[in-house]
Amino acid sequence: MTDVSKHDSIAAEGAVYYLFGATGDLARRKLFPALFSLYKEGKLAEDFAVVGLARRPRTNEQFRADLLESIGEFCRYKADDSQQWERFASHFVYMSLDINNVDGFRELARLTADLDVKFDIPGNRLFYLALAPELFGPVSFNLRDGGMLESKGWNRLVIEKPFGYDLESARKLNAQLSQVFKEEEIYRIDHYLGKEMVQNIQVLRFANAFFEPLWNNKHIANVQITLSETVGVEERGGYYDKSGALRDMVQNHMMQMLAMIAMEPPSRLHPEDLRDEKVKALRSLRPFASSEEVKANVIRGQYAGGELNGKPLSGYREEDSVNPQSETETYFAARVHLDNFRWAGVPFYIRTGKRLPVKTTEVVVEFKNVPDNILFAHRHDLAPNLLVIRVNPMEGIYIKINAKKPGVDNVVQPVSMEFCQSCMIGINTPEAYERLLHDAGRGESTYFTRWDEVAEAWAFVDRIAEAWRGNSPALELYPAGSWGPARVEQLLAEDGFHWWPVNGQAEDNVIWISGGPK
Ligand SMILES: NC(=O)C1=CN([C@@H]2O[C@H](COP(=O)(O)OP(=O)(O)OC[C@H]3O[C@@H](n4cnc5c(N)ncnc54)[C@H](OP(=O)(O)O)[C@@H]3O)[C@@H](O)[C@H]2O)C=CC1
Ligand SMILES: O=C1O[C@H](COP(=O)(O)O)[C@@H](O)[C@H](O)[C@H]1O
Repeated sequence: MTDVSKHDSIAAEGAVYYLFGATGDLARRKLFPALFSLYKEGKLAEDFAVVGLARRPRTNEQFRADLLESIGEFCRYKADDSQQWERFASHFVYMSLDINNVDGFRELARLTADLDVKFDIPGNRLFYLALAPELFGPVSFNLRDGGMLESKGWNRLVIEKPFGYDLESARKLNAQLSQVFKEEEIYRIDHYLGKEMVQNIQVLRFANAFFEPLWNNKHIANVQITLSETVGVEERGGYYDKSGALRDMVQNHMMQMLAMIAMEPPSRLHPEDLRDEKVKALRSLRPFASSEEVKANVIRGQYAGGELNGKPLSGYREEDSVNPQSETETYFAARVHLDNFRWAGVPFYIRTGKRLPVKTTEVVVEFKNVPDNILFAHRHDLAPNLLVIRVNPMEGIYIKINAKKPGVDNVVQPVSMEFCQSCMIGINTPEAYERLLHDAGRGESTYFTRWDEVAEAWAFVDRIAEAWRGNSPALELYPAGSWGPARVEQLLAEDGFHWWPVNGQAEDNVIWISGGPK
C-alpha cells in the first residue's frame, strides 16, 4: 500500500497553473482557498505561477484583491502575515481571454514564456477548467492551436463535472479531449474522492484484519449509503433543473463511494490498479432491465414546501430560476445489486437529496447476525453489528456491537465504539479541493476518475433516466425538511431492513463508549 504520509508531504512540481473560469463561483469558494492552504503548508514551493483567465476585464491588482477576499471568507488559513501574503500574491496574474478566440491563447503563450523565466518554472502546465462543460472541447483545441502545448515539461488538464449529460454526450466530450490530451494527462475531478474519509475507506478495509475477512455476502446483510443535504437548489437552478439528483450526485459521487466500498482489493495502490478495481465494481452493477425494475427499485422525489428547525422553506418549484412545472428530482433512492461473487444477494441502498433534515455523508455496513441465536434466543433479538463510516461533516467511524449488560445475567446491551477523527484532529483537515489540486500538481491521479469509470457510471444511470422519461416511477413530492418520500422506508422494509439513523442520531438503547455522537 502507498505510504500516504510520505506522499502527502511531496511539494507539487513547479508549474504554471491556468485557472479558466477565474471570475467564477468555484474559483472563489474552493480553488483560491485551496491554493493558499497548499502554499501555507509548503506544498506549493516558489516555482509556480497562477494565471487567472475569464472574459471580464481585471487588472492584476483587482485579481489579487479578489483572491484576498475569497481567502478571507473561505480559507482555513488566515492571510495574516503580510510579507508572506505579498509573496504568495505576486505569483498570480490575470488575463482577459475568450475561450473561443485562439489569438488570446497565442498571447497566453507569450505571457507564459515570461512567467517561466520569472519563477524558474521548468515548462510544466496545469490547465484547470472551472468552466461550463460545453467549453471543455473548445479550450482543448485552442490550447493546442494557440501553441500552448509545446513546452518541454508536462501538460495536465483538470476538468470539473459534469462530464456529459449521458453516455453519448460524455463519449463525444471524451473524443474531443482525446484529440488533444492523452488519458493519463486528463484529471477528472470528483471532489468526493478528495474527502479524507472516502480515501480512508481503502485503509479501513485493507489495513485491518477485522474487516476484510468479513467484507462479503457471507457476513454482510446490506450496505446503506446516504448523501443528504439541508440546502436547496440555491442560486444554481439554471444548471440543476436540467441535471437533477441523478446526474448531479448519483452518476459521480454516489457511484464512486459505492465503488470504493465494493471493489476488490487492488494488488498495489498504483493509481491504475485502484481504478481498475473500481471500474470492475461498477461493471458488476446489475443494470435495471426494464422500466418495471426501475419502478420497483428506484424512488425519485422533489421537495415541496416544508420547514426545517422551525424555519419555513419553499418548494423546489417556487425557487428562482427553476421551471414552476419542473419534474426534476431533488431526491433519489435506490436498491442496487452487484452481480459478483463477493456481493451476490447483498442489497446496497443508496439515497441522496436536497432539503433533508441533516447534512451528512455516511456509509452504514450492516452485518448478518450470528448463526443461531442460541444463547439469547428466548430473551432478546440481538441487534446486528454495524460499521459506520462518517464522511461529512463529522469524520470518523464507529462500530456497534453487543455486550453483556453489567450486573444482569444474559442481558445483552448494544454498545457503540467510536473513533471520532474530527474530535481528535479538529475539523481543520484539508479540503477535498486542496488535496486534489495538490495531487494533480504532483501527478498523483489515484483520486481522479478514469474515462472507463465515468462511462460505466453513465451506462448504469442512463437506464434509470430512460425509464423516467416514461414516467416510471412517477415523481413523488416530499416536504422540505423531511427524509424524502415515504416509500423510501418501504424499499428496505420489503427486504426486512430499515435505514439506520445517520449523523450520530443515537438510538435510544445504545451505550456509547467514547462520548457518543456529535
Ligand atoms: N460552483 C461549485 O460549487 C461547483 C462547480 N462545479 C463545476 O465547475 C464549473 C464552473 O462552475 P462555477 O464556477 O460555479 O461557474 P460560474 O458560472 O460561476 O463561472 C463560470 C466561469 O467561466 C467564465 N467563462 C464563461 N464563458 C467564458 C468564455 N467564453 N471565455 C472565457 N471564460 C468564460 C466566466 O467568466 P466571464 O463571465 O468573466 O467570462 C466564469 O469565470 C462548472 O462545470 C460546474 O459544474 C462543480 C462542482 C461544484
Ligand atoms: O457536486 C456537488 O456536490 C455538492 C455537495 O458536496 P458536499 O461536499 O458539500 O457534500 C452538491 O451540493 C452539489 O449540488 C453538487 O453539484
